[in-house]
Amino acid sequence: MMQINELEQVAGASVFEGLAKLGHEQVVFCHDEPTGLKAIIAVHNTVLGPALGGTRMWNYASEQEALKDVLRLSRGMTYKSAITGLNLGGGKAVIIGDATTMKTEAFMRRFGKFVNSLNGKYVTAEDVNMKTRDMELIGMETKHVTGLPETMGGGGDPSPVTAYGVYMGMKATAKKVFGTDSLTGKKIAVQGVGQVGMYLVDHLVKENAEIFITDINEDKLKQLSATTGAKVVGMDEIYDLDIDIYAPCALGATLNDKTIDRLKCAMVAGAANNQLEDENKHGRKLIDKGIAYAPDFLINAGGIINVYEEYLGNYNRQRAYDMAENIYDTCLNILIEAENEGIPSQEAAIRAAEKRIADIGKVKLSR
Ligand SMILES: NC(=O)c1ccc[n+]([C@@H]2O[C@H](COP(=O)([O-])OP(=O)(O)OC[C@H]3O[C@@H](n4cnc5c(N)ncnc54)[C@H](O)[C@@H]3O)[C@@H](O)[C@H]2O)c1
Repeated sequence: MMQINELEQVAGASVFEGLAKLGHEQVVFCHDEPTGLKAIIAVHNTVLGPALGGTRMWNYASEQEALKDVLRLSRGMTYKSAITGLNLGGGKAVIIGDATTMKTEAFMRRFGKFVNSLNGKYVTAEDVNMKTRDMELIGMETKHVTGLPETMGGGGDPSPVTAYGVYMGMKATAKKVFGTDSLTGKKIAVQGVGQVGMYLVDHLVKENAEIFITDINEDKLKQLSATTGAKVVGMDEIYDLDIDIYAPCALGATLNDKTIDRLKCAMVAGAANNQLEDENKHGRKLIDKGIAYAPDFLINAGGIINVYEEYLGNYNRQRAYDMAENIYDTCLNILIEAENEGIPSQEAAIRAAEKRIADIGKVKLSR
């Protein structure tokens, strides 16, 4: 399975440096000539349970870029599950290639066989460019798959639960910043009205917030604006708005040297993964500007909660919502802790996740 030559050729000596730096347990390179499959499965940490995390298919510019992505994303999954109180470790898989032309039944089932070869150490799910149908095909070769359709006992689309968790995190952060968690009258800019952003807007409408939306998809914007009254703004304009809350729900790394100086909001709370381009530097920059930050992996955990429910068996959506509601308390506690210690909230959240892994790791070793 591990293509040693390919590994050396592609990534050179930096592979193990990367693993050591981020603390990965195992990285598996999967290659299958007949189907053209090239995938990397990264198991970051399995102390709390199997490494569960989605498979992303992307036309990466280089194999090095794919490796970097899978290492970073799998580490994020470890922290996300740990801080959410799930008995799951962190993992992720990336498939290199064009999802519109390369996906065939054989391609997906071959990937399923690679997942199966890890005997449940890694459990897969949907991510970018993966659909429930792909999970069904993977499921023909392994039982270590989630994100199956509801008709097959699966949890279906996790986005409504993710949006609910983000909404809970946003309210908790508002409580800390404004002294109330009511979002009524608050000016909130949602960047990206895809699956999660759209459901988030629904919650904000019910609270009578003043909503601003932007997206690259103009049809989506028009439609959502017509049904909700949200005001459409330009993709770059969003960083200069006079608002209370910025909610990144599209891309990562939108909190960076260029944007933070422009932001006029009091807090940031959104669904996107890896919002801080540089966790330490930009976490501190937000503190300096007096902008509160709801840690992304903490408040967007609704998706993994939904998948975890499915993984446990007897999927129940209400239980997933109930668990996502806990994001409110966890987020508020982290923000208070971060302020008391003068550290970025992301750092406090990572520390809490690492502490749970260490504590439960000891319990597991105890007799
Ligand atoms: N879906 C989930 O359950 C889930 C769970 C955890 C985290 N997330 C993260 O939340 C984010 C949104 O997820 P999603 O499932 O809604 O994805 P999606 O693809 O359905 O929506 C993303 C939206 O952002 C828009 N977009 C892309 N580039 C943009 C730009 N430069 N400016 C403005 N809009 C832009 C897209 O057109 C699309 O409408 C992603 O970062 C994802 O990784 C999603």
